[in-house]
Amino acid sequence: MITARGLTKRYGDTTAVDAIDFTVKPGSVTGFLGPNGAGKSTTMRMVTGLDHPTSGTVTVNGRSYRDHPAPLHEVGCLLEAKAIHGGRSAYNHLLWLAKSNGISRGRVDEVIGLVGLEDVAHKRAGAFSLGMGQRLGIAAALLGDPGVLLFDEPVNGLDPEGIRWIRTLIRNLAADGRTVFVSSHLMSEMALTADHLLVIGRGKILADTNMADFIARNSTEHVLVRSPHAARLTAELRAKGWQVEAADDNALTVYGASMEQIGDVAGSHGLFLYELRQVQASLEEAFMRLTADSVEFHAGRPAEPAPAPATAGSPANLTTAGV
Ligand SMILES: Nc1ncnc2c1ncn2[C@@H]1O[C@H](COP(=O)(O)OP(=O)(O)OP(=O)(O)O)[C@@H](O)[C@H]1O
Repeated sequence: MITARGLTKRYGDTTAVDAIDFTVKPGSVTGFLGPNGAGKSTTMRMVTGLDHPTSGTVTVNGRSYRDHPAPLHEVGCLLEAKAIHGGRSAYNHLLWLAKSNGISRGRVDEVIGLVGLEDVAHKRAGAFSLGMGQRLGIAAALLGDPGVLLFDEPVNGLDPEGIRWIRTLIRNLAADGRTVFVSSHLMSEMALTADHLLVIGRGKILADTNMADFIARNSTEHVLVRSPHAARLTAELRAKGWQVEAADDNALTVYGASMEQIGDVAGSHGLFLYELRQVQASLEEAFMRLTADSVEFHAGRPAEPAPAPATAGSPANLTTAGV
């Protein structure tokens, strides 16, 4: 279990992490999301004792990282891939870590097997590919068989096989009852990996909720309709008070109405439909809506259809912090 209370980190005038409270529980994967510069890495560094909070506390199983007599048995972390001595072999790197933490040589062989590095264990780690470097970093994190694991951007730069391997490993670690805290910018990956989400923006917690609730609360579901009578159908749907946007190929995006309601309107005016489909919101869409005000830099982007206007109580207005 990881517990933060009033956790704050300032660098000069910059408040990287601003008095946040959260708990990361065992038995599930908690995804840590936020735009660039939101404070994710700073938070993770404070959890693992690499940075001191300016104020507040963060503990792992009730104690701060530095107060654990054998921290590798408590917390494993993959914070920066390839932060190792490049001239050493993978085996010697792990053996050195094991020896300095009272861990047996047998466990080194075990973790090398777990991450699939047997064939290259005696090669120079400096010559490792990104994927092999990630596997070595994970082997080091698992060395002390810790109950709490932190992964900062674990799939960055990996190929699909490597991504799938890490996803399965992370899910299995949580299924074993461990506390697993993972940051990633890859929304599609996070949607497949995390059960719970912690979203941070400009150093503050914007949401602390399970995946399904997060998507439901922070996105607008809509219906896609395609009809050869798109213009007439648009007029009839708008007359009902629903918002309609035209898309390509006689397609319309309709907000505020169900598929049945749209089908009924079309039928009652004798308008043919070629397609009628509920569009599920994605984690990416939900994340973009929630963090729109928190991003540091906005790049110029191609014109997109405007999102549905936010009305009182609409999902765009909801903040799920503390749920
Ligand atoms: N050592 C440091 N000195 C000064 N400012 C820092 C330092 N580390 C982080 N910051 C600032 O603190 C803020 C949070 O940075 P942090 O790296 O924690 O964000 P992040 O969410 O991990 O971002 P990214 O997704 O880009 O990695 C940023 O404004 C960053 O510039």
